[in-house]
Amino acid sequence: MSISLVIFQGPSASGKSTLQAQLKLPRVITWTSRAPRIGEIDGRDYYFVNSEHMLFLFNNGKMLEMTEYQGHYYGTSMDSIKEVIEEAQPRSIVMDAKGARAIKALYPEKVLLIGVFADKEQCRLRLLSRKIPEEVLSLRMSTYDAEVSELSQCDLVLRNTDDNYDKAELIIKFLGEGLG
Ligand SMILES: Nc1ncnc2c1ncn2[C@@H]1O[C@H](COP(=O)(O)OP(=O)(O)OP(=O)(O)O)[C@@H](O)[C@H]1O
Ligand SMILES: Nc1nc2c(ncn2[C@@H]2O[C@H](COP(=O)(O)O)[C@@H](O)[C@H]2O)c(=O)[nH]1
Repeated sequence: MSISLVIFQGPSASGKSTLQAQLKLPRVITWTSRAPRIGEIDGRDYYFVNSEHMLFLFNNGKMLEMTEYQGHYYGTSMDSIKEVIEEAQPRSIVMDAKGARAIKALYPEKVLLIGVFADKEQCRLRLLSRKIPEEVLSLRMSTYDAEVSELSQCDLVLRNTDDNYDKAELIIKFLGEGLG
């Protein structure tokens, strides 16, 4: 079996992007209509476009999957995933449970789905340090329980709690050596 795509899913601030970076595989860049956060760069973190553009891509069959998360669209282009599945070089992607399910259903043998877990209070504190408005923080925390229950669809769940980062990182590095 050869894995082409490693997907990270989990609650907001559980550490998906942090662990993805440690995997050191090229990333699939997805699309969003949300505004960039400070430090985020178009084409590196996401392709940042407006809602109309996202809907245009979706309605013209350019998106393999698209989801609405807290008032913004997020989606993965058809071309980016087709390319990955045909390539020898595996890649990684971060997405929500719905998107992960859709891609895994299409390519069950090619996808490794990694769930990332951290305690609710730890996620809340990590979000606080992003200095986002209170209502954005509350919205993100409001889906925490549902997102944790969706971790059951993953092939592997990493405990990325504050006191367990070293082990989570070690497992990711080990996986990266096997895949890269
Ligand atoms: N094990 C850990 N212990 C403490 N802090 C951590 C740990 N893992 C990640 N963090 C920190 O938590 C914050 C959120 O991490 P990250 O952005 O990777 O989460 P995410 O799941 O990708 O979030 P989102 O889905 O909201 O974009 C970052 O500031 C990161 O440095
Ligand atoms: N189904 C998809 N979900 C995606 C995609 N890109 C990102 N995401 C997920 O959205 C939320 C919010 O992301 P954030 O960057 O605003 O914190 C998070 O769960 C991401 O994993 C995608 O293309 N499709």
